[in-house]
Amino acid sequence: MQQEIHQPVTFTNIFYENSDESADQISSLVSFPHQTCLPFSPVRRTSVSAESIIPSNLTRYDKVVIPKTESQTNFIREALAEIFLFKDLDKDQLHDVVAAMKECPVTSGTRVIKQGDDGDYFYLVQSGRLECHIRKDGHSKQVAVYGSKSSFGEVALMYNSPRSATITATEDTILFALDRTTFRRLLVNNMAHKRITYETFLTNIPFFQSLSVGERRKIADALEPRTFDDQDIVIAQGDAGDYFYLIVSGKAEVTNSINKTSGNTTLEEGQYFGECALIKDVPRTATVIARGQLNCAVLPRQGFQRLLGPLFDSMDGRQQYV
Ligand SMILES: Nc1ncnc2c1ncn2[C@@H]1O[C@@H]2COP(=O)(O)O[C@H]2[C@H]1O
Repeated sequence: MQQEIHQPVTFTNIFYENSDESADQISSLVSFPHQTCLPFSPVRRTSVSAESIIPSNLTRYDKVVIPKTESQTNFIREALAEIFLFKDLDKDQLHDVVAAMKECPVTSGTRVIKQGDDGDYFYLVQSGRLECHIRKDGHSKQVAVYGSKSSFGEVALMYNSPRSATITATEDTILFALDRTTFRRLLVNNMAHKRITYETFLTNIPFFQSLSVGERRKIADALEPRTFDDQDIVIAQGDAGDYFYLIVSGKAEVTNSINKTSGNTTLEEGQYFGECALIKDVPRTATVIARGQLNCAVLPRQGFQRLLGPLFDSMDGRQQYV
């Protein structure tokens, strides 16, 4: 019996394999193929042949909003938090994903996805059981079993490829389905959009201007968004250092309870903090608190050391706060 999986390995592998691709390759992810009707479809669609989403027209779309109960919303939020695919989405984007998900009950025996078809929905399992089979050289092999909080159907939507497997409910099952357009707008374009947004952002910060385009691109790909509300403690003095922070918008106040003579410092858009503990491998040397809503781009410790460590070493500690 296969183990239940929450995140198909396939996407994770493809995502990382593609993580070094050029901007041209990334933008090739954002055109649509033609699509035919499928045996199972939560809201039958006609055609996607006219669809074209590129970063420049991201603002022209109708948001899909499907009413749901509080417990459905909570379930989807909790499930998405465990799925790698959604980890780079900010609060607003996650809100849009949750709003667009549609509940789809299917009876045991329903074929939800057929290998070779075009993709129209991404699925999250609320309850029930499904089996995933891949047919190759005339033989069908079971490769996965999905249960509550599992997800599937992302590959065809991400890469405009045919469905890579057949997925059939083996119990009465409740799914949440996310339509292709919303999926691509929020997830695929997010990859291209994220790179462009962060590359532009980095180019405008003097500190990063000495880097090559390629170096800035690698940093842009590794950055992750983090949003903090007013008064949130972003970094607590004494904690272990895990992230480097760049302020995309908003303000943060740095306080050092040991060295009070240095007073508080307010950091703004384009400034950074959190580098000291990562460079010196020491606990956080100050506390950083959000003043109003604070949007940051963060680099995890490993990425920071690989991509920015040498740069900071050569700067001899120009800005050392936390
Ligand atoms: N080897 C596998 N292990 C787990 N899930 C898979 C495997 N191959 C395909 N899938 C899932 O099955 C889905 C079939 O539709 P997609 O190709 O859109 O996305 C696919 C993945 O979500």
